Amino acid sequence: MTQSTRPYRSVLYIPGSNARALDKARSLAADAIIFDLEDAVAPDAKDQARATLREELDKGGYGNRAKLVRINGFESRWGNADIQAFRNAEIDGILLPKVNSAYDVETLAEMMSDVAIWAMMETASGVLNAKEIAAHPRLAGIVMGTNDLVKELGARPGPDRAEIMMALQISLIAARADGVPIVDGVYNAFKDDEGLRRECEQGRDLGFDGKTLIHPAQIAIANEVFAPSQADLDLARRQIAAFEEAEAAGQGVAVVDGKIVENLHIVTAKALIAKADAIADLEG
Ligand SMILES: CC(C)(COP(=O)(O)OP(=O)(O)OC[C@H]1O[C@@H](n2cnc3c(N)ncnc32)[C@H](O)[C@@H]1OP(=O)(O)O)[C@@H](O)C(=O)NCCC(=O)NCCSC(=O)C[C@H](O)C(=O)O
Ligand SMILES: [Mg+2]
Repeated sequence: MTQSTRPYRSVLYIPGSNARALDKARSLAADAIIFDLEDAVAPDAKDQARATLREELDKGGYGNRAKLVRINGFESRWGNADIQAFRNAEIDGILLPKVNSAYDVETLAEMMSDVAIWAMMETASGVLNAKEIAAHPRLAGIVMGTNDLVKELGARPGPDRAEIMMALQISLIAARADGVPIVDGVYNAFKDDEGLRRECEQGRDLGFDGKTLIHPAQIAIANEVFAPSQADLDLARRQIAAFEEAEAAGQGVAVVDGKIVENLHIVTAKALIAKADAIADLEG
């Protein structure tokens, strides 16, 4: 699976210090896993978590889902040791927290020559520099850190996320401008399925590829909401067929369900079908 077609509907955080959860993750249906050494791990547990995580990754068993390791910032006490520990690990990327500028990405790129770099977008400076961060040649994806964003902005979290909407959209536009995947932030109330579904739908409608999650019970909802529905796929196939017919008749526009279909809609329709195929591939 190439990086560009890989699904990121559900991206589950697992604290590197939680051996039971690290094992459980081998049987979970998340599209990607973030093995966390940063905020989910208490300071006293950092060294043990790093060693446990490296051991579990070496054992393998996580299938072909994407595996990212979120390290501590390199200015922290633990960042350097994290980088040394995962230099040659079987992972798909390193997730750098609290990225403020492309300089942070460049610093990590110089320290780790061969690994894809993902950036947490969760500081005010990071959002203001989103374009240059997304454009860094080693940048492979963006993860929204909505808890830290709310904290940094001094905002009060509301049900429609109006307080961070501009930050979400700036980050999303930057990711799309440079063709890297972008995943929405976590929904903290992990027992509230209805609220999670609402927030997943909001993120999907804004254009995010998926949602980061904190509990296994959240996976099925994210997988469902961020996958193309049967109705979406039926429409896409009808649009493609109608457009091919119109083209054969020398026309550049078709009409489906009373709406015009032009070449740009066909690009979207084909991307949707490719996404469904990639999901089937991953699940198969
Ligand atoms: C939130 C939790 C502390 C709840 O844990 P727990 O009380 O153990 O939940 P359950 O008893 O319901 O768990 C049932 C089983 O599932 C396993 N489990 C739980 N969580 C995970 C997980 N994340 N991954 C894999 N497996 C998990 C339990 O071990 C149970 O297994 P079993 O006993 O075998 O049935 C806990 O879910 C948790 O710690 N979640 C992760 C929290 C986290 O990672 N936080 C940091 C990331 S969020 C963030 O920082 C975002 C960003 O930076 C920002 O700024 O917004
Ligand atoms: Mg954070």
